[in-house]
Amino acid sequence: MLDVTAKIPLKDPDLFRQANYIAGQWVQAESGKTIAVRNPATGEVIGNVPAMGQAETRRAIEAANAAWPAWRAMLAKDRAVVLHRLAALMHENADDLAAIMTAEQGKPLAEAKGEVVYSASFIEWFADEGRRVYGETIPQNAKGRRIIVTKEPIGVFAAITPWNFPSAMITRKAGPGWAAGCTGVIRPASQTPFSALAIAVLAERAGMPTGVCNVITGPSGETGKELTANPIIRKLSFTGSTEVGRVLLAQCAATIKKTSMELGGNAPFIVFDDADLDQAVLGAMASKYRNTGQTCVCANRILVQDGVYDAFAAKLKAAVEGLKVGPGMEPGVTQGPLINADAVTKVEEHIADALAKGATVVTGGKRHARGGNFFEPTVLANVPRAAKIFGEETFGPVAPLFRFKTEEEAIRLANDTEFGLAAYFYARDVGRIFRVAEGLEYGIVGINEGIISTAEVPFGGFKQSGLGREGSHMGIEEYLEVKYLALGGIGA
Ligand SMILES: NC(=O)c1ccc[n+]([C@@H]2O[C@H](COP(=O)([O-])OP(=O)(O)OC[C@H]3O[C@@H](n4cnc5c(N)ncnc54)[C@H](O)[C@@H]3O)[C@@H](O)[C@H]2O)c1
Ligand SMILES: O=C[C@H](O)CS(=O)(=O)O
Repeated sequence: MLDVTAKIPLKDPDLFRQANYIAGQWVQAESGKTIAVRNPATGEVIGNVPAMGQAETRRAIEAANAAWPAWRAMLAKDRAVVLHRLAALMHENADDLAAIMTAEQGKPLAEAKGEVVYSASFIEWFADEGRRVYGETIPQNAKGRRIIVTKEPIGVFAAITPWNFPSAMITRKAGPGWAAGCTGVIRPASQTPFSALAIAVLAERAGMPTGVCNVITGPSGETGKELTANPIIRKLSFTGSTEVGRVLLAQCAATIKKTSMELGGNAPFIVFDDADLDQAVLGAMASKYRNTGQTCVCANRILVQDGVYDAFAAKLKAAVEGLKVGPGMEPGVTQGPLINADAVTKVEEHIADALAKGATVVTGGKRHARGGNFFEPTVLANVPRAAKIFGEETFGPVAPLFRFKTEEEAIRLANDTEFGLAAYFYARDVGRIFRVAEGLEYGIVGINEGIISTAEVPFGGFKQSGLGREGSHMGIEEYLEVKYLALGGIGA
């Protein structure tokens, strides 16, 4: 065990757990094996987590199943009390939760704190949505009959989450699951397990009954196989790449699980001639460079209309050159490191490919002088449609500018991808705003807005960006079964 106090300054070091939480116990893997977790800013190991296998995953599932009857039998308002206590504890411990997140994920401390608040907002929102799981009555189709529709918790859920938002991607799943009366097993990414384990510590302190929340870490193959094959799991909620989502969907087919898939994106960010350019630059900065470009809804392709192309490029260059790259713990830093060396290589490859096909560097374009996983915030101009960056998610701090002439061309280019998560555009003309909004094949459209995520809205994608919605009143439906009661013998 590493002494965390030497690595991460925490007011409450007990929040940092190098163990898993199963059936209310903090445990190690039967094999004794562990996975080292590194700080992406320094490469140093900040701690180790158990490398659980199939047997321990099964134990976690069985613990959740054992806890289910009592949790579902609780009144929704009593579950809400526990969930609001959890959210309050997240707020009280936000400084520590943010420090843990920055240490394992790399994002600047202020952004990490923002994510903790955002993460708690899903618990708060769904605590109350759980009290509004309404059924319906349907006018009788025959004399003497009544038709009633109710909704029930689906059962035990599994949540498999990525490293880019180590806290919020968990609560966006577990929040509605717990509020609906389900119990679950959470399996966070191996790069960022400590934020998830800290949530389990707080859930325990909030009085969540044993077995309602289980958190396991371990190789994705072994844990994933059990979570997708075990018939006790009735719902899998996954956030991650489209490639892995496809594999998990296939694995879930054997036991016909309900699934939610929050997958990859390739967001277009369109700037029309009539846009407010200063606002468009602010929106592009927020959308593109948040989390160093490692966000599923990050602008991946910036499409700029001919008439404002040069002016927009100049303004964006100036804004990007104002970003400060460095370790997330350092004051004033706005761009942390990429998650690992592979991510840096991918960004480099996308830039090299674009340059080889005729693009030019406006600013940045290479590894940062700080070394390691740091990369210069980059803007590329004159990027051709044939560049890899047009078709693939870069997941890094690169803004490639593409030129277009007409509204039709912009919509066609924007939709020319198998992804359909988020899109953004800046325009003033009302007719254009409606035409473009309706023409975009995306689940989320930011219009004169670069930041679109909040607990109140339905978050999810069209096409190969996923299935289902998280957040809003729709998010809880993913954890419910619908039951129709045909009641006869009434008389009238
Ligand atoms: N749509 C959304 O809401 C959303 C949100 C965040 C991230 N993402 C996407 O996630 C990707 C980046 O995250 P990532 O690199 O962690 O994605 P990833 O698909 O590689 O991994 C996601 C999670 O799945 C696990 N995993 C990988 N293979 C598995 C398997 N065979 N069985 C079970 N689990 C497995 C990983 O360990 C991780 O916990 C990007 O494509 C991004 O767009 C989407
Ligand atoms: O990475 C994608 C996320 O969904 C992050 S956020 O919800 O937009 O903050």
